[in-house]
Amino acid sequence: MSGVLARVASPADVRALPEAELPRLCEELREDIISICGRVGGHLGASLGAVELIVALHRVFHSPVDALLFDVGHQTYAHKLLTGRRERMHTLRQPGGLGPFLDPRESPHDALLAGHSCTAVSAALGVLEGRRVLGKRGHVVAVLGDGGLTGGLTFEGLNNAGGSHLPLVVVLNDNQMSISANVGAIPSLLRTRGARAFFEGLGFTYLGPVDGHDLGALVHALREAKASSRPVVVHALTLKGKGFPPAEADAQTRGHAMGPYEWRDGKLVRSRQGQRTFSEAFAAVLEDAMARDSRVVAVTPAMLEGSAMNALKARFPDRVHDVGIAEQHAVTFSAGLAAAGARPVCAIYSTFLQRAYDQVIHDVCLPGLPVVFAVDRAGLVGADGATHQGTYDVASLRPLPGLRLWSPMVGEDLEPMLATALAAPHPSVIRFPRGTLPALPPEVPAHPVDAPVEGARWLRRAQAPRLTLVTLGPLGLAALEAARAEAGWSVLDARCASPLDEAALLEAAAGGHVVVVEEGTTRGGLGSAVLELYAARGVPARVRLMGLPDAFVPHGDARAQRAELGLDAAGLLRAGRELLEGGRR
Ligand SMILES: Cc1ncc(C[n+]2csc(CCOP(=O)(O)OP(=O)(O)O)c2C)c(N)n1
Ligand SMILES: CC(=O)[C@@H](O)[C@H](O)COP(=O)(O)O
Ligand SMILES: [Mg+2]
Repeated sequence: MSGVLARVASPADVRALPEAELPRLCEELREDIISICGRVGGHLGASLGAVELIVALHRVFHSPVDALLFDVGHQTYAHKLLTGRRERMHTLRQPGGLGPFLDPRESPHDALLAGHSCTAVSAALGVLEGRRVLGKRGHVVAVLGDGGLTGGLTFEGLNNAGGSHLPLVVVLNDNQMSISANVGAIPSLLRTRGARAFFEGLGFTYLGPVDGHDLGALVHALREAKASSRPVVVHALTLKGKGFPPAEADAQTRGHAMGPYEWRDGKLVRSRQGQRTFSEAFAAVLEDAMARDSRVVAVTPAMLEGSAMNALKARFPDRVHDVGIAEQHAVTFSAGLAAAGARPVCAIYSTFLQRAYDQVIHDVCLPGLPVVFAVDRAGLVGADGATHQGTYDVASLRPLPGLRLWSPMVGEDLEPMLATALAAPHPSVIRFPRGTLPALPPEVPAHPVDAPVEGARWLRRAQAPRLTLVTLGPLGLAALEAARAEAGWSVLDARCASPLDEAALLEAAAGGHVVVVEEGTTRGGLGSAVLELYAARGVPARVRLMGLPDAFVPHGDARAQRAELGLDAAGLLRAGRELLEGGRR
C-alpha cells in the first residue's frame, strides 16, 4: 500500500505527518470512504463532509487520552480509518464486521457508544465531570451536527455545560442538513450573528464560523478551544457529501445514506433499487387519507426520507410537519393537534420512539387523545444494528390503557388499519417493519378496505387442531408456510397486540399447544400477553415464545438473523414440533 493513509495506523501518526501531506491524506480518506460505501453502502454524505474536521481533531487532540464524542456516529468513517481500523473497513456494517456507528468495544478511540442523535453534549459533559471527580486528565470534545441542535436533549446538555464553567469543547459541524434539509429556526440562526449571541448567552466562548474544509483554519480554532479554561463552541461550516459529485448534487439528502453503488466514468451506477417498502405503502395510504379528510396531518421527527413522506410533503406542505430530531416534541405536538380536533399521524421509528415514552403515556394516553402512531422499523433493521433495532415497542406500549396496537401482515392491511385508527376516539399504533412488502398468500382474503379491523384473523384453521402458531405482523407468512407442512396446525394472526382478541386466543389453545411468534422482545411482548391471558383463565396449554432474545442484537443481515433466531418457516416448524414432542418450552 502506498500513499499517506497507508502510513497512518493511529492518531499519533496523524499528528506526526508533515502539514504538506494533510491535503493528500484528506483526499485518500475520501477515496476510501467513497469506495467502501460503494461496496457495502452506508452513511456516505456526513462522513465525506467531516473529513477535514476529523483530521484536524486528531491533529490537535490526543485520543484516547482526550475523549472525542461524536453525535450519532454516522459521520465517523474518517475517524475509523485513522484509528487503526482501515484493514477492517471493508467489513463495515457487515455481519461480524465493524459497526455502523461508534462503540468503545470496537476501539478505545470511540469514547462512548452512539447511534441515536443529540447525546454528545450531555455525554461529553458527564465524561468531563467524571474525570474531574476522579482526578483524571484529558480534554473532552463533543462533535455535534446542526441537526442535533434541533433536539431538546442537546439543549439540556448545553444549558448544563454553559452553567458548569467546565472547559468542554463543542464542535458544531454545520452543514445545514439533517437527513433532509434542516428545519425550524436553527438553520437561519446559525447563518446570522445571532449564532455568536446565542452560544455566548449560554455561557460558551464562540469561535467561528470557520470554513470546515480549511484544515489550517480548523486546527487554529481547535487549538484555541483546547487552550480555553471554560466552555467553548467551534462553529465549522461544512458541505455534506463533499468531494463526491453525486452526493453534492443530491439536494434531498446530500448522499446521507447510500446503498451499494459503482462510480463508473463519472456516473453513479446503483445496485438494483428495492421493491416497494412498508414505509412507502403506508405513506401512500396516508396520502389518500389526507386527500379525503383535511383534518389528517402527518408529523415526522426528521425522518421524512426514511418514512417515505417526501411526496406527501410536496402535496400537502402545510399538513406534513418535519419537526426536527425531536421525538418528544413530535409526540406532544401530535397530542396538541389531536386536542384541537385534528387527526395527527405521527410516523416514528420504533427505536426513536423510545425517547418519547413519557410523552406517549402522559400527553397522549392519559388524556386518551386520538393520535395515530405509525411505528416504522419495528423489528430487525439489519446493518444499523443494536442501536436501531425495533425491539421494545410492543412490550413498552402494550400495557398503556386505551391504546390499540395493530400490526399489518401485508401491505393490503395498511389501508383498513389506518382507516380504523383514524376513526377511533383513542390512541392507536400501527407497527410495521423495515423492508419490502410481502405478497398476500392466495388462501388469505384481503381485508375489505372499508370494514373496520377488529381482533385477530385465522390464516389457517385445522379441523382437528394440535397446535396453533399465534403471530404478529409479517411473521404470519412464515407461520403459514410452516403450518402447511403439518396436519393439525393452525395459524392465528393476532393483528392487535393490545387489547387482545381473547376469544380467538382462547380458541387457539384448543389443541393444547401454542407457539407465539413476534419480531420484538419476548420479555413483555405479545407472548407474555398471551401467557397472562391463559394464566388468568386457567388455560392448560403448553406455550412457547419465539421472538427477539434478551440481548441486544448486533448489526447483520436481518433475514439471516431471523433464520438464526428461528423466526422463519423452518424455525417455526422446528419449534412447533419440539413443543408437540414435549421438548423445550
Ligand atoms: C434520536 C434520533 N432520531 C433520529 C435519528 C436519525 N438521524 C440520524 S443522523 C440524522 C441527521 C443528523 O443531522 P446532523 O446532526 O446535522 O448531522 P449530519 O448528518 O448533517 O452530519 C438523523 C435525523 C437518530 N439517529 N437519532
Ligand atoms: C444514522 C441514522 O440514524 C439514520 O440515518 C438511519 O441509519 C436511517 O435508517 P434507515 O436506512 O432505516 O432509514
Ligand atoms: Mg447537519
